[in-house]
Amino acid sequence: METLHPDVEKVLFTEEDIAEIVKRLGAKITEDYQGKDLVLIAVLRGAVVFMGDLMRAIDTKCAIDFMAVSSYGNGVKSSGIVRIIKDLDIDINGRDVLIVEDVLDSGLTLKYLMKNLASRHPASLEVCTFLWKDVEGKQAAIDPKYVGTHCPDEFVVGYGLDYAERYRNLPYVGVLKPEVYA
Ligand SMILES: O=P(O)(O)OC[C@H]1O[C@H](OP(=O)(O)OP(=O)(O)O)[C@H](O)[C@@H]1O
Ligand SMILES: Nc1nc2[nH]cnc2c(=O)[nH]1
Ligand SMILES: [Mg+2]
Repeated sequence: METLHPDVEKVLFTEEDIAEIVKRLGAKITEDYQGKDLVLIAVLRGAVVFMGDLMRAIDTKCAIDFMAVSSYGNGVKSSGIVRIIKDLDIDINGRDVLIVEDVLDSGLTLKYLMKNLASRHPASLEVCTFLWKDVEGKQAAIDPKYVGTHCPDEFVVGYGLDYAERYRNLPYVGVLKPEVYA
């Protein structure tokens, strides 16, 4: 058992759960992208931990790049406005792009990114999200090709996910105690 951070109420996915999920996703992506021109694009900052693990679980030729967008600021609710803070450095025209995300929640971030990246004419464009809060009626229509695990509709932290820029370094995914938000 990991020692639990004092602000964490419960752990939803342990380090062991995460390792198993990443291994499975990496193997499937390796199989699907044989002979392709794979570019992994992680969405900073939340996806950075998942990206680090996932890329090492992929055993086929791939490039990596990063985009930084933000819509949550320091809160637990999306502002509804997605801002690009850092754009790609590489050209994705004609390449097989896989967006790597930590969590698909309202879907606003990915809806914006899919449209933005599609306009650059990749050969293919898919999504790999570690967590999917697939709550009925809540989400913009996004159909992620690779999903680590379904996630309850709670605000989660750890494994890259923050609350007010904290807790990204927790090695597990958990829910904070209510008094932390007070
Ligand atoms: O599906 P959505 O409702 O759009 O939410 C998902 C996005 O929200 C978080 O990012 P955030 O904007 O908080 O920035 P961060 O990655 O820097 O934490 C998370 O990392 C996803 O990118
Ligand atoms: N940290 C964090 N960021 C999010 N962005 C969208 N949903 C979430 C969530 O549950 N946790
Ligand atoms: Mg993010």
